[in-house]
Amino acid sequence: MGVSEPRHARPHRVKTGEGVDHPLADLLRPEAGQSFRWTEQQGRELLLVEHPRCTAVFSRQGGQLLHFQPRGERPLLWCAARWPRIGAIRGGVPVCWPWFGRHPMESGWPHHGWARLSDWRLTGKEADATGVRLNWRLELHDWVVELEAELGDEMHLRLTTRHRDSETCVLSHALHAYWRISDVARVGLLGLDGAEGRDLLVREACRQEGELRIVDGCHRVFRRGGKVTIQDAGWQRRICIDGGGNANTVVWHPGSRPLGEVSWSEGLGFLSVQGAACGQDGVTLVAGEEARLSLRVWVE
Ligand SMILES: O=P(O)(O)OC[C@H]1O[C@H](O)[C@H](O)[C@@H](O)[C@@H]1O
Repeated sequence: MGVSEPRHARPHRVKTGEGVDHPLADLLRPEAGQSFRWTEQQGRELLLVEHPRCTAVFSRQGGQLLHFQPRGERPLLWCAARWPRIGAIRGGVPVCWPWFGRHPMESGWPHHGWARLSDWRLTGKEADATGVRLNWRLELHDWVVELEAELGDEMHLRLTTRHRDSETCVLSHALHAYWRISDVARVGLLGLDGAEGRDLLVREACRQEGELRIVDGCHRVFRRGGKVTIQDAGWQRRICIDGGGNANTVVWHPGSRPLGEVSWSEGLGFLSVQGAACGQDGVTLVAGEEARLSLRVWVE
């Protein structure tokens, strides 16, 4: 449903004291009206979304939302500037599927599953006055995975897994979002007070008391979904993340552990808060059943 974009439109870029807010922002022209355009960057096919209410970028690899920026706001998602030639793009909302983390039996299989390494098919795109809706599909063996994205003033992602086999199957999955923040030392995560889970850094059960602050890394899997808020004192904004009925909320930041191809200062600019069903909350699907994950996000 694209319309042609105005010629000579100037790229839009928000700068901060710490540098550029998002490495893909230069590709977009928010004033271009409603359009969907394909382009290529670092060997990946990207779909650029320009709408009066928001701009966004998807990668065909992974069906991965890499950038989302409601009009008048800073970008909501963080993305690494450099991507490996082959492999997962670090940033945006990678879909971890059909397993989260290490495969439970096959040590040589890729971390976080096949979905973020595979090319997805765009099965629908439409725009109206309030925003855009996109549908991505991945078909692998007996599985059909669909990602529906509604983007406007808010962002809503829904992941649905169906399997066409008559056998029962198990999976774990996550919408592994990387949120763009001013500085990981200046944010707090609200809404987890009393939540129980597992701290994977110390390999112990944990229970959150009050606000969660990140001190040299965090890797906790809480056994609940629902709403959490990233309170960003540096940018004076709150990112509200509603994980609805997701089984788990995962909070991750590598702290001082290096992340391949991500510079130290880049790594300070994100916090990963994910909607997931993993570990002991992995999903067992009987024939005909569906598994779902969702994230609804807005800025306050
Ligand atoms: O480096 P990746 O495979 O993209 O994974 C990034 C991170 O994702 C998750 O949150 C995992 O729980 C972490 O263990 C992992 O380091």
